[in-house]
Amino acid sequence: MIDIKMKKLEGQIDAAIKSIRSDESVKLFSITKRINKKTPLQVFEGAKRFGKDRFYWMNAERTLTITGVGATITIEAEKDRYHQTETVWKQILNEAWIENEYSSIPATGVVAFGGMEFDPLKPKTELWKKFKTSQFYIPEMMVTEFMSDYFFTINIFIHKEDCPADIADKIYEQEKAFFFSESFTPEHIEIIQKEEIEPIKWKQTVDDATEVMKKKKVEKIVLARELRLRFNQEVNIPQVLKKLNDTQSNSYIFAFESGGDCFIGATPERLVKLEKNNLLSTCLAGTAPRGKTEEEDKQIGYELLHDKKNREEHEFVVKMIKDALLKTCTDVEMPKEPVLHPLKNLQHLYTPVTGVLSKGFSIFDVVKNLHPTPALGGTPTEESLAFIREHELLDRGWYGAPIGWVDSNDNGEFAVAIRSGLIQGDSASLFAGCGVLADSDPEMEFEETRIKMLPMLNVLGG
Ligand SMILES: C=C(O[C@@H]1C=C(C(=O)O)C=C[C@H]1O)C(=O)O
Ligand SMILES: [Mg+2]
Repeated sequence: MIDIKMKKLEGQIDAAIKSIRSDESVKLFSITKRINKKTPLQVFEGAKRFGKDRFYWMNAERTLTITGVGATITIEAEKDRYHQTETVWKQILNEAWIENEYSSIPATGVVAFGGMEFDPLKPKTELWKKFKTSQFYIPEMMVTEFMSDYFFTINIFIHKEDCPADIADKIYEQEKAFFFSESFTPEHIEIIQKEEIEPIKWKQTVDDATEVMKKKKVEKIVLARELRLRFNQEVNIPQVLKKLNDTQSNSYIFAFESGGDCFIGATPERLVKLEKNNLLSTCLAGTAPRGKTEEEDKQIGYELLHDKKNREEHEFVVKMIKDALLKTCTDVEMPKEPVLHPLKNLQHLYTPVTGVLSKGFSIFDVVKNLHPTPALGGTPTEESLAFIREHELLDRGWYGAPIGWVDSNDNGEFAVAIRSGLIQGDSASLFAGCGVLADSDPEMEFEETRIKMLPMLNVLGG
């Protein structure tokens, strides 16, 4: 049986090698197969021994999870990052040899997973030194779980002079090593140091922002801050992911490692989902806590739905997203009123948006037009960004920016990387922001950001 499969694989590799033109030296060979149940989380955990950067993604509906290890190709971009990334991505797909019988399943075959900085114009600090302006991995190995079916993809470079049997052996060995599993005993992690970064200055900045807005120059500015933690030992990333999976429903769970640092979180905010040309986006802004009883919870939710300040915060996002989508889509539709989006520690105002992506546009165009929405930047975009750039104490890095994936079959999804933290060995920085309007109260906004940090804080032993 194995022999037959190996022969088939050799044949595929042989055809791929023969297709390498004389002016090319290498070719990306990608092969996907169905496998028995092996959850992406197990794979992520087991892959630690390779010592390579990993990524993890679970969608909010819990229908799709992917994990990748290593990077056969890294796509990095500085200036004009959306366009550059898309150009390189398209070129890779054009030249790759892709064996994928399951191309109707999203996020199988050649997939690029990555993210980017919130604001490339803000000077970078030491904190984010391992993360690029924009960085996507086409992993060496990847597991996709879609509706309880499991798929395994290997991406490998082949050369004109390669022998098909050798490459087939290499793939076979790589797969065997990949699925060799070890079990890990859960570790008890404890916070030994906890530092709010400049809370007084932060509240002052909120005050300053309200002053600017009272003069009518700007209508909304989102301001974020940082909480720094030290632990008794190195943070175990798979354990954090598992706890996020278990506690944060209605959220995307993500992790992206770069040079050993890990950006991780559980965000409720979809930026865009694309299935062929069907597009889905989400307006999420306006926040209240959850109640302690069902009755209290309903009361708080009702008040949130009718609260003038929160409805305004939300409305800025709705208007901007609608305008941005109209540039690339037809049939843009959204309900007139938001609904509640309940999370473990918070509830938000939520308006879904659908549209049909017009020919000639890609998910990268949509992300470019959307980011940053007024849920993370403000209104108007340029003026609010300028204020954040000048006055916010934090280096946001990848916090608040798009994170997600694209596949070779016109599917992709990006979330807004909030409710997140950067883990560096035995320390972490958590981030949270809030929409400031002219009538904002700094103490209340501080409290809102405190609650927004709870999901990450709780899974980190706080
Ligand atoms: C900025 C964050 O969240 C954003 C701000 C919100 C608000 O101010 O009401 C709500 C959801 C998000 O759009 C964050 O969580 O860090
Ligand atoms: Mg708010």
